[in-house]
Amino acid sequence: MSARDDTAPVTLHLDRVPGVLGRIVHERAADYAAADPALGPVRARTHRFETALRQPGLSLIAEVKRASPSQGAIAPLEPLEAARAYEAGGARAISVLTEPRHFDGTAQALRDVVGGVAVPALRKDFVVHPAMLREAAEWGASAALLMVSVLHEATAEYLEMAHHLGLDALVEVHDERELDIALAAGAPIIGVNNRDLTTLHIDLEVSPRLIRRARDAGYGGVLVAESGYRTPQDLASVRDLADAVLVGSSLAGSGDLTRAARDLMQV
Ligand SMILES: O=P(O)(O)OC[C@@H](O)[C@@H](O)c1c[nH]c2ccccc12
Repeated sequence: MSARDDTAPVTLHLDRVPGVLGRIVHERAADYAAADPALGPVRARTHRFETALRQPGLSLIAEVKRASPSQGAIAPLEPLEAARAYEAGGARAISVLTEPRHFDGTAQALRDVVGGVAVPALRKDFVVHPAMLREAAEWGASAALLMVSVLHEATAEYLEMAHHLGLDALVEVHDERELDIALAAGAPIIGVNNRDLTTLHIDLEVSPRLIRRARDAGYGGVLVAESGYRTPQDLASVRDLADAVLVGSSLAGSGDLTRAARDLMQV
């Protein structure tokens, strides 16, 4: 047992979360309302996800994404088959959606991917309860997504919980204010989402802008550019800035995931 298990879980203020994102996080909070927040014993951190992204050159995190609120159905991917295809195409990590209603994700998808590929897996969900992190660890994920737009000032506490469980965390931001929260929380891995999840609007200028801001502030952690990348040209603005890029829809909907991953990264 550690000090964490004696502490009441921090309260989230989900009523402040607007738009599509607000609806999803309320649903997820209801799903986990009765779940046990205890994390259990401390697990050793392997830093597998972080290490994968720190390899030289721009690392690809390829996402198993069957559907999304912006596009509806994308492709009826079989998760393990898709993850293996991404791995063959050079992906250094796999992101697996586990949100069931809007992204057609499942826990089994993540477990299958963890059991069947050599690269680390990220649990991609709307984490609003400690049990979601405990599950991620139990299912074998190497990392979990934490969204500052949802967690706000609780970000540091959720980061600490992820680390307690041996998980790396991808701490996601979309504007300057959120970036400053992630930096203050000491997040070792920060993702900049080009998509505003409250409106679903994509702006590829967001990642380079916030990544520069983080570097200018002396940030030495891992920086990930997320969402909206379809062509090698799209990646030009982050190629020499970001450590990694997170890509879902354009790969998932391509029909040939290995080729699409190679073509996008130009390898
Ligand atoms: O499909 P795209 O545009 O390549 O984006 C992938 C990924 O960045 C996106 O799925 C994502 C980023 N942050 C999220 C938070 C929740 C759900 C999904 C996401």
